[in-house]
Amino acid sequence: MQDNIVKIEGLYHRYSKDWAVQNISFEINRNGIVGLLGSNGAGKSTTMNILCGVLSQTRGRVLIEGIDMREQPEEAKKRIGFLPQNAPLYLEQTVDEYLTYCAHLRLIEKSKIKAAVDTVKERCGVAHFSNRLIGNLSGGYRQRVGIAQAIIHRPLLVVLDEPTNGLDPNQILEVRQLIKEIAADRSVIFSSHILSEIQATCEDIIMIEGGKIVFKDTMDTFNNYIEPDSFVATMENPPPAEELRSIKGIKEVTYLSDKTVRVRFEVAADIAETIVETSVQRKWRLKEITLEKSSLDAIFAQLSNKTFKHTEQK
Ligand SMILES: Nc1ncnc2c1ncn2[C@@H]1O[C@H](COP(=O)(O)OP(=O)(O)OP(=O)(O)O)[C@@H](O)[C@H]1O
Repeated sequence: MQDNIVKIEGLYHRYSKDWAVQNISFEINRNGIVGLLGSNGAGKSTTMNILCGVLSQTRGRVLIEGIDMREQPEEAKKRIGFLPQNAPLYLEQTVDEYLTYCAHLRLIEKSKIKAAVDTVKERCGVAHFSNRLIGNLSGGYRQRVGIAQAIIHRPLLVVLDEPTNGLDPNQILEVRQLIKEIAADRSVIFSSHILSEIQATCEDIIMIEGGKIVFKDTMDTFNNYIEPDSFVATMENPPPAEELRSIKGIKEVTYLSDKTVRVRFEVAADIAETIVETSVQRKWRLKEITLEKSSLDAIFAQLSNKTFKHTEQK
């Protein structure tokens, strides 16, 4: 039987008195992107640092392709590429110098280093900046170099801790695309505190809060499981906010423009149908209505209400 790419069993960690993570267990068995979603302080970096052998857990096991990170750290680490939250870049080195240095650190044979550096530069779209100092690159290109160092030794698992944090919207799209490309032939774990970021990038999701896993499944299951609690509607002839607010089940009404409104409602309310019917009766001339999923806090509350049954069944 083939080993899992990653198997984490009953991971606990405390820095001092309090547990930073508790009873974290999951497996990854295929290529593609797994999103690790959680708010600030949820335990994402702690989990990733332990997974990559940068931090030693208080309790539990990390196996990479069946190799125990504690017992054989060198062998396990060969299989992992890591881009921590603060990318380990040397700003005073050129892209070539830095990636060559990383190739040495990764114990790539001397005769193969140049080819390895050229390959990752091409793959990550930084070849035209080979001789540029990293300190003179934009945030998006620095992240590309960070990703290049993480894949230079062709690991089967790449761990990226909030790789799109601090980037502008265009850079985010480009880095997301790059991550999708590198996940075609390996497994990637990608953390973020932004739900839309995980939804746009990942096939599977692990949600962590207060150091514990509160959900793990495919992104599709997550999207079906979490019920919408707001919608954005565009109307030719929209009513005043008070009129919408008076409809049973509606909690909050915010006009985004003259004709477009965001409405938050009670999850149980069958609100979309009510709005469509009322719009016809009152001639609001509804053009478009899009249901939205909640903020991370609201999702966490929804999951708490469901007493994490889903996770427990897994
Ligand atoms: N070096 C440390 N010493 C003590 N406590 C720490 C340390 N690093 C993290 N913690 C605590 O452990 C918990 C988990 O932190 P962690 O950094 O893993 O969360 P995170 O989900 O990655 O959050 P962020 O996105 O803000 O980095 C938090 O309560 C945090 O304050």
